[in-house]
Amino acid sequence: MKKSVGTALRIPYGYLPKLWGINRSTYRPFRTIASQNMSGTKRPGDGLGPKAGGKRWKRNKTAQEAKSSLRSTGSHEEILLEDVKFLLGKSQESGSSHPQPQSAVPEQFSQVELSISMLASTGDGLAVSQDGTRVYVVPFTVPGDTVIAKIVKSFSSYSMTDLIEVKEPSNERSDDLIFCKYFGRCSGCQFQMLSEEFQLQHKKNVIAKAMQNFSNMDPSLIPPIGEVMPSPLLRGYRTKLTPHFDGPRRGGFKEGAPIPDIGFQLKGRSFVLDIEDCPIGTDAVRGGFRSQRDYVKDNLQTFKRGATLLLRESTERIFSSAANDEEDPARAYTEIKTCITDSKALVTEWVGESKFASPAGSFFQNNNSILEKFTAFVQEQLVIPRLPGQDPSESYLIDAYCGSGLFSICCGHGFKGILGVDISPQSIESAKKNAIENGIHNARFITGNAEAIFADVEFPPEYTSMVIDPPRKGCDELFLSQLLQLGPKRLVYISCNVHTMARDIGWLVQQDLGKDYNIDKIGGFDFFPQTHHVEGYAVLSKNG
Ligand SMILES: C[S@@+](CC[C@H](N)C(=O)[O-])C[C@H]1O[C@@H](n2cnc3c(N)ncnc32)[C@H](O)[C@@H]1O
Repeated sequence: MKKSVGTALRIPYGYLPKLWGINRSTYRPFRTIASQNMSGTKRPGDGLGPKAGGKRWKRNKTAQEAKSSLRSTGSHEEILLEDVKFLLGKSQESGSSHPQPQSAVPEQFSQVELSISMLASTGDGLAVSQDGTRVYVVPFTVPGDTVIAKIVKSFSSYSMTDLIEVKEPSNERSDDLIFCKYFGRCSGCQFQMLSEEFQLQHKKNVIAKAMQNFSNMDPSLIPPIGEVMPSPLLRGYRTKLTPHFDGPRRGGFKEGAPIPDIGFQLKGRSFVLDIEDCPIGTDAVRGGFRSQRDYVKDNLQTFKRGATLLLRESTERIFSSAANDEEDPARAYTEIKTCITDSKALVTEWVGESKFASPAGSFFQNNNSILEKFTAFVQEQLVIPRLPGQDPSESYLIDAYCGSGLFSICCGHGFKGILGVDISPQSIESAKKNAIENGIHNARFITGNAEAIFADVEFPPEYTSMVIDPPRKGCDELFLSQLLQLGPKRLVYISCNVHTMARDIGWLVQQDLGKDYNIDKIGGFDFFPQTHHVEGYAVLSKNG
């Protein structure tokens, strides 16, 4: 690993307190971590802005869900606490050799020197007090760093801090990799100072810890975690960004009102950091960002309050006369990419040769560069091995949480019947049209809660594969228990929150009283390079 030049790295972290005047008089406290992300409804990268469209699909808890409300939510706080507990346990066993401060609740805004010993699953560095009873959470650090940090807020067993200075960089830190001038302040990316190799290894470890801490499973039933598959693009990959700005509580923006900060959340705070450009966005999205900033500045008085801006890439393929050139289809078209900002306008995305159209405000995976490889992988996992004499064409696919039909369309060729379900009527509308457009004529899509699928499905379970791709909060127990009753032969669970994935897989395995399911594979894809997020998968097969 390359070591950074110089001993004391002061930029950009060293400017934190100066730039924002964060001191006793101007300090706006943290939202507690608990309130930052307890809903579990956000998507990775939501440090970049609230989800466009809000929580339209929120519904009241069913009695079953209420009963199971003690289940883990996979929230940021829960995930951090697992790592805090682990580190405290470990250091009490071994005793720390580092010169750490004592554990008494540290004074707010005091500065401490810390040796970072672990990278949490939340993406923050962790250091432990000398007596092993307090953990310090330091953003933008890596194990092996010696840093000065400023205490911002303390809880019973840990303190949140701001990074002030890296005094001695870790061998794992390569600050020359940092490509964004907002790194160290923006909450969107935390890992720019880490090599891709380190990020992938860390994400694999995050999946392993999630299975260990959140599945409640006998470790012997958990297979070795597979490598996390890299993203072809490490920056310039996000096809959707949602920067935002705050506004006056009432009365709208008056004439001559100052232009608000427009951007993403300042790391560890609840206010917006002004951002002019975001290099993890695609070129089209970055261009859209610049023009939307100008639009807000020129039209501020038309806004009654703050707003979230939607920036979504749309790709049009212009096919040339060589469109039939099967030897090199890539030469047969050119792509025109634009940025759409109206949530109702249709955007087009291509995944390999499959074309998807959906309203800009609806869900679509936002790292297009990895989708062809990823969907090919999912397709392979869905294949049910056949015994000699069995008809391979007798196979069916259930696409739960299907969105606009990504898996039904990219993985659905060869299935005799496909049934998809999603709670969003707009997504279902898109899925129906997209399936036809891509030559899938045997798919049916229904709008409803995921469990609605079980009332409708008539496929023979022994020939049925099911892909399950829920939102961050994972699946309801009602859905999982009906899934067990149906007993499809092959399950492929996909998730942007590996902690709720671990919880749901653990639940399935424990409730599977006939011990019918084996976990074949667990691993991940790096959908979100430079951030601590990882897309996880688990493949399960039914015996017999
Ligand atoms: C992570 S996205 C996956 C979408 C699709 N599989 C894809 O990859 O494009 C999760 C989807 O679940 C849907 N959803 C959220 N809650 C749901 C529920 N209770 N029942 C069914 N669908 C739900 C959302 O509308 C969204 O389309």
